[in-house]
Amino acid sequence: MNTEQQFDLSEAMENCAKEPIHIPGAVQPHGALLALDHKLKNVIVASKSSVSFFDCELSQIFSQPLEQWAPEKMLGLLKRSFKRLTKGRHTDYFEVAVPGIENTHCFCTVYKANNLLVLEIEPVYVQLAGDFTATVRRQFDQLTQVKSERQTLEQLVKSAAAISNYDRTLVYKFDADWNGEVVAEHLKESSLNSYLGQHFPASDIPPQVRAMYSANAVRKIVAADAESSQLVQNPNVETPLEAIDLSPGTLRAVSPIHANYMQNMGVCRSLSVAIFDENKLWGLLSCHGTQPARTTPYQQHALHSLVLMASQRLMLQRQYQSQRFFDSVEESRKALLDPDKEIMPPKQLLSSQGKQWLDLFDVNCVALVHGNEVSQVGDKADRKNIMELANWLRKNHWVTGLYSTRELGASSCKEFLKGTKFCGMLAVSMPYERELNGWLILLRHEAVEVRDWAGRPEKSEVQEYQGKTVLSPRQSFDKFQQQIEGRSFEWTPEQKQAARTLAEDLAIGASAYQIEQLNEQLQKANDRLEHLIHTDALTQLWNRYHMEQTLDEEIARSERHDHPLSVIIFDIDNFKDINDSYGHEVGDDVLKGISRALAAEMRTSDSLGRWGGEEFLVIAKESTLSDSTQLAERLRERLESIEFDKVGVVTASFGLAEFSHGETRNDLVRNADSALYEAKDQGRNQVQSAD
Ligand SMILES: Nc1nc2c(ncn2[C@@H]2O[C@H](COP(=O)(O)OP(=O)(O)OP(=O)(O)O)[C@@H](O)[C@H]2O)c(=O)[nH]1
Repeated sequence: MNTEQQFDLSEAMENCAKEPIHIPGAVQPHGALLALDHKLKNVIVASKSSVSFFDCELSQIFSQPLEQWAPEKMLGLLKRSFKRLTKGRHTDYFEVAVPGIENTHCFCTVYKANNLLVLEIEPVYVQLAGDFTATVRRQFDQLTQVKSERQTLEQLVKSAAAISNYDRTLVYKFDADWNGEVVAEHLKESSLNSYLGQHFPASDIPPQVRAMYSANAVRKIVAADAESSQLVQNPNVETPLEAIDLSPGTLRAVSPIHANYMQNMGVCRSLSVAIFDENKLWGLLSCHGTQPARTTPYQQHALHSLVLMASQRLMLQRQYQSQRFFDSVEESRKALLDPDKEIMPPKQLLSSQGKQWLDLFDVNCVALVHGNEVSQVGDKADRKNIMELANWLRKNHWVTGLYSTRELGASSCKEFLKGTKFCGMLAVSMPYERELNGWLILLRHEAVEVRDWAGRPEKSEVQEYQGKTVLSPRQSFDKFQQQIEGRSFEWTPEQKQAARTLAEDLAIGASAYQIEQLNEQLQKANDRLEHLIHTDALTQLWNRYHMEQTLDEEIARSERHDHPLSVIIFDIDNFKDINDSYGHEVGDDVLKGISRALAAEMRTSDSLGRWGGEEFLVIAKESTLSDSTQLAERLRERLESIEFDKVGVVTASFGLAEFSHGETRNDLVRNADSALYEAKDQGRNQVQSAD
């Protein structure tokens, strides 16, 4: 397509979108329209077709008050409808006989527009089958039986065919770009063209047509080839009136472009009913007639009710489906933060649940970025690329905390996963501070989509219409296949919401783990501090501070329970000589060696500590003087038995004292100290007791 053609096409699309289809200034000729003043006296606008409905000339319609040429019954019903509309009704309906139409009554639709009361009159003609109500009832019942979305749509087209006299009934579903896909179809005869599975470009139903369905969910075209009946303004009303907005009614004239489109499709009459999901246009029930016939307003209203019911059921089924999805998400959440399980690091959290998420979200890889850590489940991507992607996400999408694309190759982060199979990404941030970058990233492979188009989508042509360039209705509805590559499946709102929830849970889990880690570190630091406070750094025996505390406790216990308690103080003999001869380091080694050897000799209930320098203290709990003498002797002998490297045998002198009531710690230690001096005095390497 060259630039000029491109320009023509965009101009045509713009013009089509602007076509004022709600004010065509004409009605379909099978009906008549009257627009009345609010006193219901004078006709301000009338369709030319009104003449045949009331058996009088337009001049009479315009010049004489309504009551002079309209049936009295119609006037009464009009007044009642007017009251209802004043009370807030959007449209009202009644049935009445009119003089110009014989052998049938007319179905009237009443609404307000342009400050006028608009009356649309349609002859019913067709005699409804006697069992019409029963048929409608049966179809409604069948619609309540179906379980899935597919079944509902299939039943809808079947029921629509049973209630009406159309040859082809189909459901047309819009995609995100307003292209339509025929998702269900019923053909009265197999010889008819089938459109099932085919796609129609968005330009087939331009924006203002879609908007019209919000104003009026039903659109009936009785005969595409019939010439419209023009609306005429009462010549006695001098000020020119604005064109009447015919959106709420059923008689709105057919745009010639659309009539042409229908003819190209082989359709001479149609009825479309909008299907809404909440307030969003979801699709259309579209009924086509290939032969002229009349569809009564009753059938039309029954079809509308049928669609309303099907829409409710579709919404309900979608709700059930999303409920089932969220139930599975909930189960996964419970497992993720199970209070009975131990707290797991982020990596383990992902490996515990990630496999389920692959299925649940229909993805090929789940990646978790937690600071500088990357964990992945499924078809793993390069760690470095994921890290770079997370940094890009932090820079560009931290504020919203969510980024999704079904076409990575066309996204602004395409470079990070280039050359991989991934085409779709849903990333949600973990609610941490920005510094600790956290993202849950779901990745999908490509899902090549094969679309059958009813005619080539890009082959839109233009034509001149009323001095403007407009889209030319397509001549061809031949099947054309298009392959859409480089895309994954679309991310649903439910998946986005669930991913956010799971990312929050992961953040909670990861924080709990961090807190636990910190607590453990704190506990270790505390233990270490406690150890340092009570331990002698060189010998790793209890230090003097600890020994004093223990001795105080034991003295108190001894006082209370009258248990015996003894202490032993021993001091290495001639230790200065060792230091002097071999150096301080060798002296230190001797002190360490002695400590290790003698600590091994102690009962667990006894405490051995370094009292200072080369002096040691033993607290012998529940020991009399004779018990502790034996212990001291054993220690002395053990020491004497050790051959230290370089230094050889080292001895010590021992002083003992037993606690007596009323004594203090100082008294007890002093007594033992005296005995130690005695031992030194007596020639060292011996045990002496205080008297
Ligand atoms: N290597 C080393 N030496 C220490 C330490 N604490 C005290 N000393 C030394 O121990 C020696 C004690 O000497 P003195 O009090 O004269 O006693 P002694 O030589 O053992 O003689 P007696 O106790 O009378 O048998 C001193 O030289 C101190 O410097 C220590 O932690 N490491």
